[in-house]
Amino acid sequence: MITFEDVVKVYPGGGTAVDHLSMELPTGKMTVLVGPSGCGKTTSLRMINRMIEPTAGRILIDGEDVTAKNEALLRRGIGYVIQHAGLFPHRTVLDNVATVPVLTGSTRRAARAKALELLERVGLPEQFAKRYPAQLSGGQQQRVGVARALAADPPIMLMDEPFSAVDPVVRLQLHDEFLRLQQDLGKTIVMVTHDIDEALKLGDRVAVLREGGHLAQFGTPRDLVTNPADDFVSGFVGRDRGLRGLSFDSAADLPVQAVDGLSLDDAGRPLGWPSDSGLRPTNGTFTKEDSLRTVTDLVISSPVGIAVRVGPDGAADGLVSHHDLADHLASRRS
Ligand SMILES: Nc1ncnc2c1ncn2[C@@H]1O[C@H](COP(=O)(O)OP(=O)(O)OP(=O)(O)O)[C@@H](O)[C@H]1O
Repeated sequence: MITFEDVVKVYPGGGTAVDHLSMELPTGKMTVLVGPSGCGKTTSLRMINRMIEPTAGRILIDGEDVTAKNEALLRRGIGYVIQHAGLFPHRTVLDNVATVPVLTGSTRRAARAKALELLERVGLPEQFAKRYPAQLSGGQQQRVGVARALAADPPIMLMDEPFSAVDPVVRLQLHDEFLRLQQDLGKTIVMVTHDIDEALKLGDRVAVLREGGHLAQFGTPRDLVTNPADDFVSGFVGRDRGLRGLSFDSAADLPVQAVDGLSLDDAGRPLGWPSDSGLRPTNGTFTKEDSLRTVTDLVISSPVGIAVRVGPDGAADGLVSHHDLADHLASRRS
């Protein structure tokens, strides 16, 4: 666990960047620091690995004050990923990832084998290994940055706007890959972003900071959406809070109607809705594991206003209409 205990940072000649910040970031989870520009996110992040020293207060890792630790040893256990990846431009992708393990005592051969494995894990097959950073897209560079931070196998990773330099489509793809990776690795991650959507999607915990380095709220994404602490947080989380809240509710309890009127293949998988001009697409399907937000989206985008549920084998096993969904949402309120 990383504990912030009444941490203050005042820059010489500047104002208060972080103001009496106290929070506990759980081990093996991802905590996202989010807030408007200048609210102290990066300062808070960099105090964890002592790139910046607090003016007052303490930061503890598993109960031990970071200032009591040897700086080099401390940083060896903390990976650091920054915007634009910060790669060494004159080293190949492979050497970018293998550099730290070599510095910390791995043989060159072992470090390179590990680097190849990590590159594969972040979605970069072997043919990228010999390229130089300038020969990669922004999204590919970010992946190398993540692989490089993972190479030393640090229990903690600090990530400062790691996905902000890539376009929105690639960013969504990187998010999904990152969530899968984190599910396997279970690192303690602290990530900075100013994008609330990114924070709510990736964070197990989210710390919302406001101007002057004040903590406005610390909680799960669901806490922030369903129970914002004040107008600042609700304004920051956005006007579509109701819709966002549906992402946290499972479709498992949603009553469905029998499948009727839908054209199916021999295995019972949906082909489309018959109409005079041929089959109209279902525009996607959902399973019991999906959220009510997904179902709402399907109902809205379906050409017939009906979402199709499928089982694990892909066969259609239920239908949900506008009315069914509205009734279910209304019943949750009572
Ligand atoms: N070295 C410095 N000297 C003086 N003031 C600084 C220094 N670094 C940051 N600040 C100030 O401290 C405050 C917090 O900065 P910080 O970079 O932590 O914010 P941030 O939330 O990460 O911002 P952004 O989203 O724009 O990156 C800002 O007002 C900034 O101007």
